[in-house]
Amino acid sequence: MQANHHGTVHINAPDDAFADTVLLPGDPLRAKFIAEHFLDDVTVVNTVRNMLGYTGFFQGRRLSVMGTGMGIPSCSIYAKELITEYKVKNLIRVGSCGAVSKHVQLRDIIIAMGACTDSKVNRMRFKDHDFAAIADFSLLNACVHTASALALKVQIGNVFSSDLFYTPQPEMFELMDNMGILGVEMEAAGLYGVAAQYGARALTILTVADHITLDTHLSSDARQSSFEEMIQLALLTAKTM
Ligand SMILES: O=P(O)(O)O[C@H]1O[C@H](CO)[C@@H](O)[C@H]1O
Ligand SMILES: O=c1cc[nH]c(=O)[nH]1
Repeated sequence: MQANHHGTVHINAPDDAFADTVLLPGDPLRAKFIAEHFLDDVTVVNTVRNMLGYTGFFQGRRLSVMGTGMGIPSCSIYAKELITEYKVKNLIRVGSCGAVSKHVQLRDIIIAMGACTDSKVNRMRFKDHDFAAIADFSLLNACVHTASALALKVQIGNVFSSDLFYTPQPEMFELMDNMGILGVEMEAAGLYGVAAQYGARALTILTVADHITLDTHLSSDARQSSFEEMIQLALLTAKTM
């Protein structure tokens, strides 16, 4: 029997193509890397716009991984469709970020308990009031315990999701540092807003790929190996859900 195949404008997959838990890197090639290196029995479930999506098995647990593209608008489209059309329950972003504090270093793994933003999306969905964009506690808790079991050092706290990678307000970086922001990226606050609006659990895990105030960045080899630690952490967290 053929699976139902409604698809959406952005995801051309049968209704049951995705697992209940999806890892979401910004880069679709990172999704391909995760599928090829960490999952077994993999099926390609999305190729629309080259926003590659895969479903397979990690240590016997069915999981999916799909790129989101860069920025809150792109990520929000995929997160919304995964939740409402594909009944995805757990969305775990695995991204890269910049650091602004001297207490955060290249390769550090950050778990985004909350996400500030200069984007208006959560105000649009919350009658212009301030919505506290927070991670789902059960995912956060599972991730922290998993990191501890792996003896992996993680930093847990607030991040900042910016709309402009090339910001016209560089003076914000010092303020972010003073306010305890651990990392700067471009999706978490939007992902948390989508999850709240449509009733799913979301978490963002980040690897520090560049240090904005120290003007340093990871080499491509170091970037790859540190991402692999974050991916292990995300997959083992997903397995517990
Ligand atoms: O590495 P990803 O997951 O794409 O995350 C970060 O990298 C992109 C900017 O270079 C933005 O999407 C930002 O959030
Ligand atoms: O959004 C991002 C991602 C990595 N580094 C940054 O400075 N910003």
